Amino acid sequence: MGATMNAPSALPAVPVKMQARDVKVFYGAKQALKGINLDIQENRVMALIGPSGCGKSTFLRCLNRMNDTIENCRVEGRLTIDGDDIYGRDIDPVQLRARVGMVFQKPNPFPKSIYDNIAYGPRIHGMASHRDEMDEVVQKSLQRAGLWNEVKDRLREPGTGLSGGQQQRLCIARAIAVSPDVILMDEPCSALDPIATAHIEELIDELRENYTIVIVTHNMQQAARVSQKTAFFHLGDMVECDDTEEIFTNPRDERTQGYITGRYG
Ligand SMILES: Nc1ncnc2c1ncn2[C@@H]1O[C@H](COP(=O)(O)OP(=O)(O)OP(=O)(O)O)[C@@H](O)[C@H]1O
Repeated sequence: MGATMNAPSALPAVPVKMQARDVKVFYGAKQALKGINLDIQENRVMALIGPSGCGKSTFLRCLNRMNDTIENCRVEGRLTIDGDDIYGRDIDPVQLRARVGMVFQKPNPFPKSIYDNIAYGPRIHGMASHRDEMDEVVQKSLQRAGLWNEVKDRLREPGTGLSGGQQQRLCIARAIAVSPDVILMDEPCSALDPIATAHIEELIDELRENYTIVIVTHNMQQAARVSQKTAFFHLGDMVECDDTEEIFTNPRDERTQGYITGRYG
C-alpha cells in the first residue's frame, strides 16, 4: 500500500495551495508586515487572528493582489499559488482574482439583479457562451452558497433587496461563479446577526470540500468553530501557525496565549 513504515499513524500530507515566503508589506515608509512565512493547505480553512492593526487584512490582500489597488503600498517577498509566483510578470491580476476570490466585511452586492450579480464575473471571463449555460452557472453558484431555494423565484429582483445574511451569501455565490480555487474572507460575519452568522459558518464548513478558504476574524469562537488551521499575527509578525485546536488549547508563544486568554487585543 506504500504506507510510511516508521509512522504508521501518520495521515497523508495535505497539499499546499498557497505559500508565503518572507513577505514584507510597506505603506509608504511604514512597514505593516515584517517577513511572513505561511503555508496554506488545500481544502482547509485557515483563520488569521490577532489584535487590531497586526496586519491580518494586509496579508489577506497580498493573496489576490488587492494591495495593488492601494497607491503607496509595496509588497516584497514571494507568494505562490500552486507554485506559481502570483506577483510574476505573466500573472494577470484580474485572472488571479478569479482564481483567488474575496468576500468582504460588509456585503457589497452590485446594484443589479440577483441573477446579474452572479453572471457578471462569468460574462467578463467568457465562461458561458449560451443563456442555458449561464443559467446553470447561476443556479449552481447559488446552490453552493446555500441561497438558491430562497431566491429562485426572484432572480430578476435587485440583490440589494436581500437581507444582510442573504447578501453575504450572494457575495459568496458571486465569488464561486468564476470557479475559484481559494476564497478569502475578511471578517465576513461582522455585519451579521447571530443566525445569519451561524448560516455562513455552516456554509464555510461545506465549502472547504471544494475550495481553500482563508478567513480573517476577530471572533475567536468563530475561528475555533470554522477553521482547521489558525495563524496568530502580532505587530506585523506571524507569531505561530498550527492546528486550530492546538493554538487554542496549547499555544507555544506567550503572545498567542495572552491574546487567546483575553489579556490584550
Ligand atoms: N491603506 C493603508 N495606508 C496606510 N496604512 C495602512 C493602510 N492599511 C493598513 N494600514 C496599516 O497597516 C497596519 C496593518 O493594518 P491591517 O488593516 O492589515 O491590520 P488588521 O490586523 O487587519 O487590523 P483590523 O483587525 O483592525 O482590521 C496598521 O498599522 C494599519 O494602520
